[in-house]
Amino acid sequence: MALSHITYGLTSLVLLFAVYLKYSRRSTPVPPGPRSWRIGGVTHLIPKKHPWLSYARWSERFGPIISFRVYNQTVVVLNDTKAVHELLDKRQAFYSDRPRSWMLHDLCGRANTVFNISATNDRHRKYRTLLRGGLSPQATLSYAPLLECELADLVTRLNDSPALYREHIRRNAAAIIMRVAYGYTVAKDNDLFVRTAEEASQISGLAMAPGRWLVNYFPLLRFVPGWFPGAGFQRQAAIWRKELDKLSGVPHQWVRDQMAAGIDNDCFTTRLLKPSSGKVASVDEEDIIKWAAGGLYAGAADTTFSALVSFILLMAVHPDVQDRARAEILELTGADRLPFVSDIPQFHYLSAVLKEVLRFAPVAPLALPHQVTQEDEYGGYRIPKNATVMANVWSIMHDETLYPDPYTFDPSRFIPVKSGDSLQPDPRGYSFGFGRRTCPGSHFAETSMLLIMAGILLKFDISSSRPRPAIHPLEFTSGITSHIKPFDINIVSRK
Ligand code: HEM
Repeated sequence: MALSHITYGLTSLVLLFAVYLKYSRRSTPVPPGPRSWRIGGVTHLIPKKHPWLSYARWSERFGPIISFRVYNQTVVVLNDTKAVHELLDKRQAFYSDRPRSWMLHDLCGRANTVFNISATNDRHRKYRTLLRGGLSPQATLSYAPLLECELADLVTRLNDSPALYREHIRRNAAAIIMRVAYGYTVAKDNDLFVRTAEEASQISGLAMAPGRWLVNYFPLLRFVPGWFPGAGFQRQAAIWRKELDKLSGVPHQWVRDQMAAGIDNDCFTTRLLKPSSGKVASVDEEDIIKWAAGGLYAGAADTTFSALVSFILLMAVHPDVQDRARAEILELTGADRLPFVSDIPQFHYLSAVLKEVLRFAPVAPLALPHQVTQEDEYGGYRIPKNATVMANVWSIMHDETLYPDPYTFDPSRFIPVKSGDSLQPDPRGYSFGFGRRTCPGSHFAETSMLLIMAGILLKFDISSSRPRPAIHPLEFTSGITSHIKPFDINIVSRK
């Protein structure tokens, strides 16, 4: 009897303590932010363009970590490096999921893409292993002939029609990644595979557009049948799902057909489908390979295009930087040959130019959203389970405590004058994302961009009548990726 009283007492104590813990955590506030409307949250306050600038302004008022609600979804934006590293890097075990878009992931059947896959799904680990191996420094070196050949093609095109530089850069980015992923050579114009990949990314963008689909915020709506009045989203999703299913199989099937005919080219997909070990991929393994390769175009095309367009425009208004970088390249290669991938480790100044391009004009100003899978606390704030967590990369890159005079384009930030000089933080630690979602293509991206930058500077003079920019002079495009908005420039061949 006495024992049962003690057991009863202890159980009650444990229960009381659990309730205390639960409610004391609840009383910890979420990070501050703008006032929400009861139903829509702050949907009305988030501008369609350049949301990172609004978040930066809000953070001046509320502090480096802000939060707000979009319908029933809590969004936390981290505007400083400390919070970003503490949460997205150090606590990556539970900050590496993706927010679920019920419209795209479920109704359109895209939950398995490299970008969307949940970090708790074993496929995520498998994709990352394949991508890390397939884009490693060693693998990147094996693609050197391909990169050099595409550089020669780009130089020819720029010679023929320099005013079309953006079209040429876009084509070059697509051509490189299609060859790497599938061993496929892009046709001259209007290529089927490129059109296919662009269409898929367009549909994904529409299906994920913030605030557009109520089903993303009220997932029970996904059970409403398509014939029900007002269920237009179900009908739209059915159309997109069919389209996306068709699109994602096209290039993989092409590689399979090439292999069957014995005319396949060495690439990411064939290296995995017929590895040197001779082991044949199972049906499940082949499905993983197909989706991993499918992530390459989506990861590479827009990002490298954006960085290179910003680079060209910045060179046009910074002739001094252009001259110094060119002198470094010329010293190594001379004027008669194009640069090789093997030259890249010697391009110290050019490498600082690339870092400064990535800092000055962040390619992905908000990186990609993460989701936290358990409730957490940081800096006296509660981060609720399933909150969307974003890093404001733009804010970090323009933080004057890290980068003095942040609106000045100055690659020498990253060049030590004498040994032991402390340099400003390497922007690559932020531009390529965080934790278990860090960009697996960062090394490949850097190599291919440095080669193209060197080739362009060696063969062309870039100029503009626009004066060297003062504070806040350049405008940026808005989207998941961003680049400097084009202005009039001249690209002239160096004879
Ligand atoms: C300037 C060039 C590039 C930049 C700035 C960039 C940046 C990023 C960023 C910010 C992310 C999201 C990371 C996160 O969620 O924390 C990402 C993811 C990714 N990137 Fe890149 N990227 C670039 C080039 C490339 C290239 C060339 C490839 C492939 C060859 C690639 C493949 C990927 C893939 C597959 C992911 C998805 C990773 C995942 O969700 O697990 N990227 N990249």
